[in-house]
Amino acid sequence: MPKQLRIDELLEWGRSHHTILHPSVEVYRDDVTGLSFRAKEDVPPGAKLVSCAYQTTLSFLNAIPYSFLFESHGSKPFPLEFISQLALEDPHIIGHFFLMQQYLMGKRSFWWKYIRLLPQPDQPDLLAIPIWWPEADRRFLWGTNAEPPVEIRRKLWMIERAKGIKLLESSPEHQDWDEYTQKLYFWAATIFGTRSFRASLTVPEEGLVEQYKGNHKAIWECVTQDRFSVLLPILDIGNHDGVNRVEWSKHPDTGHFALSTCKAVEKGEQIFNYYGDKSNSELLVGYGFTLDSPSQDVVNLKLVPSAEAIRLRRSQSCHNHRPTSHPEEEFMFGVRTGSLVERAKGSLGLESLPHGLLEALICMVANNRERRFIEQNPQYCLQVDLDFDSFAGPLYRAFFSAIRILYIKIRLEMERLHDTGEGLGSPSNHNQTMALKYRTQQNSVLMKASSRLSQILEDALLFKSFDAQVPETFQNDQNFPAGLLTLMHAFSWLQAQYSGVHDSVVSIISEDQEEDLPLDWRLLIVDWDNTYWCVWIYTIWLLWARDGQAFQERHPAFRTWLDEMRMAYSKDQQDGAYDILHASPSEVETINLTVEAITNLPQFKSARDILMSHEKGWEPLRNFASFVAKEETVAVTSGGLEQRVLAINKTRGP
Ligand SMILES: C[S@@+](CC[C@H](N)C(=O)[O-])C[C@H]1O[C@@H](n2cnc3c(N)ncnc32)[C@H](O)[C@@H]1O
Repeated sequence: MPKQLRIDELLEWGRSHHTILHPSVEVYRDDVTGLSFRAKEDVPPGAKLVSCAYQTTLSFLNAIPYSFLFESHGSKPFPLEFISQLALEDPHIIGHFFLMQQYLMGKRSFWWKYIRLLPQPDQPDLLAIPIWWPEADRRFLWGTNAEPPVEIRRKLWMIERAKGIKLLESSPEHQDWDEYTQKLYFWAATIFGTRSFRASLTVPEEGLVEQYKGNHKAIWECVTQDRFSVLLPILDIGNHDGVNRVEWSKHPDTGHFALSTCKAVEKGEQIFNYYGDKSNSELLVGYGFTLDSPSQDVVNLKLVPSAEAIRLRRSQSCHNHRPTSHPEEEFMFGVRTGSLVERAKGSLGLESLPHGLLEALICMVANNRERRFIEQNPQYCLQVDLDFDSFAGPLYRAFFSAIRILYIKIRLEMERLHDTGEGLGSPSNHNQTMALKYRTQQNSVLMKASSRLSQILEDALLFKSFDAQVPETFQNDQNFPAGLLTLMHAFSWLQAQYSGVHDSVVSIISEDQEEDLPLDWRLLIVDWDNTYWCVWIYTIWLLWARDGQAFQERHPAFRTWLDEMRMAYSKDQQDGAYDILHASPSEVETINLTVEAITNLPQFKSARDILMSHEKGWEPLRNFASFVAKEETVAVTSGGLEQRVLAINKTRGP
């Protein structure tokens, strides 16, 4: 039978059961979107495109007894055990079995004229979603966000069918249970997955209360919790183009669910439904197509925080996780293309990072000082105004660390995409072409995010001094409040400010390391970055002890950080943090030797006297310096070198 005749018969069947298409709307077959709505005449805003009568809908509700509004239309009832075991927790499985039953009934089914126009179980191309793709096509999705959900779905659907079959096969009236094949279950689940509507949006409470007598409360709970969904024949022909111009409404008085347009539609245009704000990953996995819109390109990143980090994150008031809903989503974040490149002045260009991603990372990397701050300030939320002040906030170090980890994570994702994409060759069909495009889109989201993140780190690394240096790229933004100091820059600063002390310290290092002067920091940082941070911090504190007030006045911005360190770690001091040296065993000798030689320099006579008045001499200060070096540095890779750099904040003072 020609397709158009089948469409006409479907519409006629709908009409005879009060499912009505607007007179200015027609159903046609589009090459790309399949069955579609089109305006035959201009359609005014507010017009009801389709009014779907509840009596033509198909769902779990049709399979349970004692219903008038949602009838079974003469279908053989499923065994009582089958219904009672599945109805409360898994009503959607009953819905899938009911659709299979209608398919198996063929022409005898009330819904036959609807079912025969759906993509059929032997039409994988029309079923479209990747679960139906041949292995060679699915190979094109390896390493992408679309790969895991396809596999999860396959396993879930197999389990669901097995659950239903187990209850069916024990019933003497259902010896035909083996006709409910795995393939047919996948078909029914696909039909529901690609075209059903959530029960809470469609089913009116009035309809149930009357019909289901004593059971209505339990069933209404299934509706409100969306434990099943509903097929709406004819209304489900609407396709999706990512633009919301429609409204859905329940009309219990007339027994209809309506799809209306909010905007006028011109004659000849396709009329779209709206499936929600879905990313291309969701559209591809759930519906078998993607949209050509960068705003739909989202890459999901999953974090795996420790139990302590989860506790910390949950203590923040800006964490809006609802414990019962989708636990796996709590630390899953969608990175978008957004405006990563065209950033507004003063903005960090990170607006397209989803809310909570940086906060969660910060909770994962927080040091003692930062953890205490987060616990004492649960309302503090970095990402509300993600701008230059974020640098100046108390979490500046964790912020840099979070940016660095995010950068690494994104690079790893890119590598995975690249590695899994190797050897794919040219696409040879529609699925492969779409998957390849999707891969490219995912890569482009990751690339934009990674280049912005690396730019932030590079800019932060331009921080060379505590004394009013503004990196070139931040010139227009004034007041660069915090940055990442490399060991080389730290020693250059010492040379510029205290050349005598600098020369003495580097000659001690040069002698110990048997390295010529001037020291090549690119070599030294490979193994000794922590050691020399400890040495540098120790030296700075000696200078402060020696010069007192004059030191603070000479370096007002630097003083902010010195005071902050001293105050922040008084709690750790009480906890014994300065009783030990925080360094690896291989560093101990070098640290001790260098620190002792520096303490004995003639320039530090007055400071030495202060230190030596303490029973443990220079040890507590050495331990403090090693603690700050451990807690306040961040690992970065720049110019091909990985090194620990010191996060410094120069604007917030006590
Ligand atoms: C609710 S049904 C819409 C009716 C469907 N076109 C049909 O032929 O039966 C959803 C399916 O329509 C197709 N579809 C919807 N919007 C599309 C789009 N923008 N591009 C390509 N296919 C689309 C996909 O196959 C999707 O799984």
